[in-house]
Amino acid sequence: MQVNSRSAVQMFYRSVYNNTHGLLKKRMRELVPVKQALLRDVRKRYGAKEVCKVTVDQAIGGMRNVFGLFYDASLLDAKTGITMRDYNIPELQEYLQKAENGHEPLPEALFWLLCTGDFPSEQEFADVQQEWKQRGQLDSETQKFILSLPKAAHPMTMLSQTLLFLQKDSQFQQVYDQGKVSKPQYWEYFYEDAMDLLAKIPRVAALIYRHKYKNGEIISADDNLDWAGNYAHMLGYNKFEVRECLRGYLSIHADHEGGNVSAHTTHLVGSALADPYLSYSAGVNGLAGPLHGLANQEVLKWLLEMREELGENISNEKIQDYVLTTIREGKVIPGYGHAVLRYTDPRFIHQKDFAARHIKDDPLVDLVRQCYHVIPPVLKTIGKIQNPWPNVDAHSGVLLYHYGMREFQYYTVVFAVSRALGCMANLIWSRAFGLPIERPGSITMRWIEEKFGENQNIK
Ligand SMILES: CC(=O)SCCNC(=O)CCNC(=O)[C@H](O)C(C)(C)COP(=O)(O)OP(=O)(O)OC[C@H]1O[C@@H](n2cnc3c(N)ncnc32)[C@H](O)[C@@H]1OP(=O)(O)O
Ligand SMILES: O=C([O-])CC(=O)C(=O)O
Repeated sequence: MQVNSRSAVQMFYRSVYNNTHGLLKKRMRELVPVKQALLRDVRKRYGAKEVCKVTVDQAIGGMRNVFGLFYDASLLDAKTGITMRDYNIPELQEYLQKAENGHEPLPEALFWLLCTGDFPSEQEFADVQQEWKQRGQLDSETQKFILSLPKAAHPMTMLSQTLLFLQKDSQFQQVYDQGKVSKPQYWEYFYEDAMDLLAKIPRVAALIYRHKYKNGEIISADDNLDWAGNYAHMLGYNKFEVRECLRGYLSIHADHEGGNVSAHTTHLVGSALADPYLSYSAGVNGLAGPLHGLANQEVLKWLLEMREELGENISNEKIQDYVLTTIREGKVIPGYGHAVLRYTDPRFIHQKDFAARHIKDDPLVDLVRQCYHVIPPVLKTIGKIQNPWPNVDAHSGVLLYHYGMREFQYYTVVFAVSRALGCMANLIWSRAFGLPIERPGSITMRWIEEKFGENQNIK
């Protein structure tokens, strides 16, 4: 073999690897032409049907209930919550592979499901797990990059920056730059990048944690562990229960249909043929907003502040007053409300049940449970809030806090490791379906006046 650059060596090993492993890629190669034909047929039969009308209110109001995206891996129902490939959270928990003696679903299995629509066999599951172990090593340049990031930076900023740093390894970017790829092959290179990104992201995320909070004392991966268990280990948390917590956490946060900020951003940026690293870095930036994924750190902050002000054993009345004061101050109650959901988020229930099974006598966990009973009736009295019920962020942080991760600025990074699963599955399929660049129209105030106003010539 003649090789004259490191990336050529990487390409060589990848091609060898792909011939000997890669059951998921093999399955995708079977599925892609079938699903492409299905989508062509759907377009032929229903392409001209109207999905929904759009009002001026919706255009100004963040496009609620505007169904203008095609995203095949998951669907959100306002009442019953998320289904991934048609399976709800309890079903995913029941049917996906689990660790020995574990009850929580394993994200490797979920990724197979998100990509293919089928539950993996034991062999298929093991193959994805093995592939991520092999692809997951961080080279010394990447480690050095992370360890050189300013510690004052928010961990989500560090994650986004590291994804951009890793973009140098994008196979899609390389072959596109060299003019060596045509449209039908795009998905294959997106797939390679997506698999590399998923393999590496827990290691990147763990190193960010160790750098920012633990003096850069790195914990090497333990390749006997599964993807989520290994993440817990590299973070420095080794109890079986913590591994279980992360297995469930990383599975239930993976996908929430296409319109949420992180998935939509990733999809949008990818539609310009920006590779998976660029696209997901953008998605991570959206997830870092306090109305989206960052709400989980905000919940912990809010609960701890409430406890500091009101002490332990807070009465329901005091919580009610605290909620109203927060709202009077012009702030939101983090972890409550949702743009689509109109009942309690099933992901919240999943975590509440996990806590009931595993955690006894933790006053903060009890406080989360108490808030679940006290806050919704108060929010209902506000009137304008469409959904007074808790979303996933109302519970997730307190689990990590219970297990000793007190650095709540980090919590959204855990969310981001999970959300990569859904975003990557969607990016691969978007390229496989040959979806075009996303470019909705926008309107101005004058446009609205001229179209609907009485004075058509208004300036
Ligand atoms: C993983 C996730 O991303 S889940 C969401 C995580 N985010 C949070 O938990 C933050 C708190 N919640 C919120 O800010 C909102 O409920 C959102 C951002 C999730 C949804 O926003 P919207 O779809 O605009 O909600 P909705 O239509 O109910 O908003 C109507 C009004 O109620 C307010 N409202 C909604 N939820 C809350 C809340 N939890 N606390 C106080 N006010 C709220 C809105 O700010 C809005 O006020 P405005 O008209 O003065 O601007
Ligand atoms: O669906 C949304 O808008 C927000 C959310 O819960 C998620 O992305 O998980």
